[in-house]
Amino acid sequence: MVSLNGMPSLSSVFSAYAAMSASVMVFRTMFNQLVPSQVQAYVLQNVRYYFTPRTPSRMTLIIEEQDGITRNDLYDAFEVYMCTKVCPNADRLKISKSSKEKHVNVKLARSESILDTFQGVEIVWSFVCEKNQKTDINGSYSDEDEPLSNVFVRGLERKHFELNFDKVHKDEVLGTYLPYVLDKAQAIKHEKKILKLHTLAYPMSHSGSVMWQSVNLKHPSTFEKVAMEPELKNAVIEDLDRFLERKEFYRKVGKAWKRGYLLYGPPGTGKSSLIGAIANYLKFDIYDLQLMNLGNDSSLRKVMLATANRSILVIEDIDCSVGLPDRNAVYSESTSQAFNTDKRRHDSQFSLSGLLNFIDGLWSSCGDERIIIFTTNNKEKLDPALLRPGRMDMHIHMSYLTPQGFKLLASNYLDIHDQHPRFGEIDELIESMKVSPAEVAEELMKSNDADACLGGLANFLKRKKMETSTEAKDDHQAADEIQLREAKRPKSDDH
Ligand SMILES: Nc1ncnc2c1ncn2[C@@H]1O[C@H](COP(=O)(O)OP(=O)(O)OP(=O)(O)O)[C@@H](O)[C@H]1O
Ligand SMILES: [Mg+2]
Repeated sequence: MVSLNGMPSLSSVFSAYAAMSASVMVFRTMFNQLVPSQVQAYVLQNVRYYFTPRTPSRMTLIIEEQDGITRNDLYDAFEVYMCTKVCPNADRLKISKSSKEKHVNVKLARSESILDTFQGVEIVWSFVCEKNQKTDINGSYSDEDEPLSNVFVRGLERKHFELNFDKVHKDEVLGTYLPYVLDKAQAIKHEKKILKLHTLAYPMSHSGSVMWQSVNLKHPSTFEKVAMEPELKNAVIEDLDRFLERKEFYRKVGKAWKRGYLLYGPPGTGKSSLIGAIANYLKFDIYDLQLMNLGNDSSLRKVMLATANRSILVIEDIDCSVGLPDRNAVYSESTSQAFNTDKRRHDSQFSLSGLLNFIDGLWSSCGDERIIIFTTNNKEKLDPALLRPGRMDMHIHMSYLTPQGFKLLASNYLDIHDQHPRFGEIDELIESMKVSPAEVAEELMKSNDADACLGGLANFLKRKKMETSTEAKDDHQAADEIQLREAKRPKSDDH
């Protein structure tokens, strides 16, 4: 029944309600009779869950500094990651820097919080620092669950981070956000790493053993600054990248995760500079192994065992460092056998194959991400053991300067990035002679005035060219004279 103004009348509303209640009653009775009680309970539970209005609930993850007596890696990673996240409007920050560090460290002060947003999820970080209740000045201790030693190891403060977020994002935070923070922290640590140069420290007495000593490596060389053929430079960078990515591959094929490079070329062509560039690129420490100063295989073993992973072992001037007596050595001998045999044969001198086998053997069992670099000025003098395929993965020829390399030096040293009127003349001279990058670099450092430097360089190159052609003439003349003398010698001299 409808009233005159179009609104339902009160009696019609009552009768509709009565009809609805009756149908609900019928439905209920049928539901109770037909559906088993366990299914009823399940259905009701789910209906209740979906129709109960809920306020968003929060979840908190606690990341403590210590996990028992060991440090919690997650805490350290979070501390590093947080440096990048400190809010611009934070009221209090903790900053620090040690003499070994290049950067200022920024940290949250006690009880400060910041908000991090990751893929739309808001995560509130708080840094909590509590007085450790369990120790007092007299060392009295009340917690029965925890050994006293742990408390002392932790010190008088307990620190932890609290990560607070909406509970619905639990899976994203645990599954995606935490791994992201760990990766990010790893990358930041890698970026901040201070490289070390390890050299051998010589013992004061005969009985003392040789050991590594290290200094911070501040080699300024980078790939951008090393003048070498661009294709070769790219090939080296690609090779290094591939090497780093191939951990699984090396494991799969059962090879030690290492790579060997032989750098060869005349003096001053950038071999040592390239080593610095590789170390800076990979952020690997350098171990400079001076074999001349290692008397026997046991000291070699000792110093090799004391080298760390993710490092570069460098043996400079390999042709001068080791004896080359074992050209016919049997390479199938076991590592130590070969080494010891050679050792006995050539007291206090290392044979190259022995040394290489020894390093191979050692690194196969306990080395990861190792690079070995040999340098030499005389590749032709090297033992075939070193040159045979598969021994050194890449042979890198560092050659005399080219006009292209000169442009790179001019841009590094003089900030000339385009053309210069002197370039044509200098390019021609460089193309017509053998000059090392080191010689040219020295000329480019002689003045702050670029024009003066380039003028000086052109004169230097002309002088050098003249000197070499005079030397060549003299050599020619001397050779002719010897030939003449030989020709004039009486035949009887031959017997
Ligand atoms: N290819 C290069 N690119 C840029 N600078 C170079 C290059 N080669 C040499 N230099 C400059 O010359 C200096 C000496 O070079 P470096 O010590 O790298 O040569 P090297 O090939 O190791 O010589 P050696 O065979 O005598 O050990 C470097 O400090 C650098 O300033
Ligand atoms: Mg060198």
